[in-house]
Amino acid sequence: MEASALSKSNNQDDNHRGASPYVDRNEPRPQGVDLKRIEAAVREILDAVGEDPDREGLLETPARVARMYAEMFAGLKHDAGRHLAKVFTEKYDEIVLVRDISFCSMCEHHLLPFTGTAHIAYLPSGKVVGLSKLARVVEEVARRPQVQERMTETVADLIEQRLEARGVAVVCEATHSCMTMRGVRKPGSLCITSSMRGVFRDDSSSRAEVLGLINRGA
Ligand SMILES: Nc1nc2c(ncn2[C@@H]2O[C@H](COP(=O)(O)OP(=O)(O)OP(=O)(O)O)[C@@H](O)[C@H]2O)c(=O)[nH]1
Ligand SMILES: [Zn+2]
Repeated sequence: MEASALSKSNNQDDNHRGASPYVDRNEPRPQGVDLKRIEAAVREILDAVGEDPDREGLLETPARVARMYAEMFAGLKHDAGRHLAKVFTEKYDEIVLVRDISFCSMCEHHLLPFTGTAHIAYLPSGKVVGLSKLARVVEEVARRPQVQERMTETVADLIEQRLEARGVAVVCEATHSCMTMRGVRKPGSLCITSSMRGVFRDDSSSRAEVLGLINRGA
């Protein structure tokens, strides 16, 4: 997409939605991203590392990188909790777990990706949410610069608050590029974070039950 087309879609959100039946209206859309400033900064970096930003292979690179950042940080200005607004009344009051939700986020220290999977479980209190919405929350929260701990807690907080869940368990497992491709260079290292809320935090047997389900088949 051209830079001008991208900023147009930002400003004309509703028109954009109506334009094509294939547009996913739940997809996080970049808001307020200054593509031209990113382009200028990328040109500067290329120059600073001793490259020639005007050589043929690099001519379009600043614009590509700007679009990439807009996409990777598309969750910044959104309230990811909006995906949990529509709920269904159900008597079901046992664990709901969606495992292996893939995500790609950005480490805020190096601006390199960390990628992995999130597992989300909650104990409903009379209302359940569409399963895909849990994955949409992860997708949107992931698209920000952050640390994995904060991402895990943000997802848990949203589910606890919006669904008034009696318990929430979020476990994320990710590989951090900043640890594998640079610096200490440890390919294969995995970071696991968990956030427990309500019953899963207070009651050890409930926590063991949910962790057993999350780890089953792992
Ligand atoms: N806790 C936490 N640390 C992270 C995350 N992503 C990256 N880091 C770490 O952030 C730290 C930044 O450390 P600094 O010493 O400031 O930066 P650095 O000199 O580039 O560190 P090295 O990666 O050890 O070369 C590193 O230890 C990274 O591994 C994350 O999601 N959570
Ligand atoms: Zn990092």
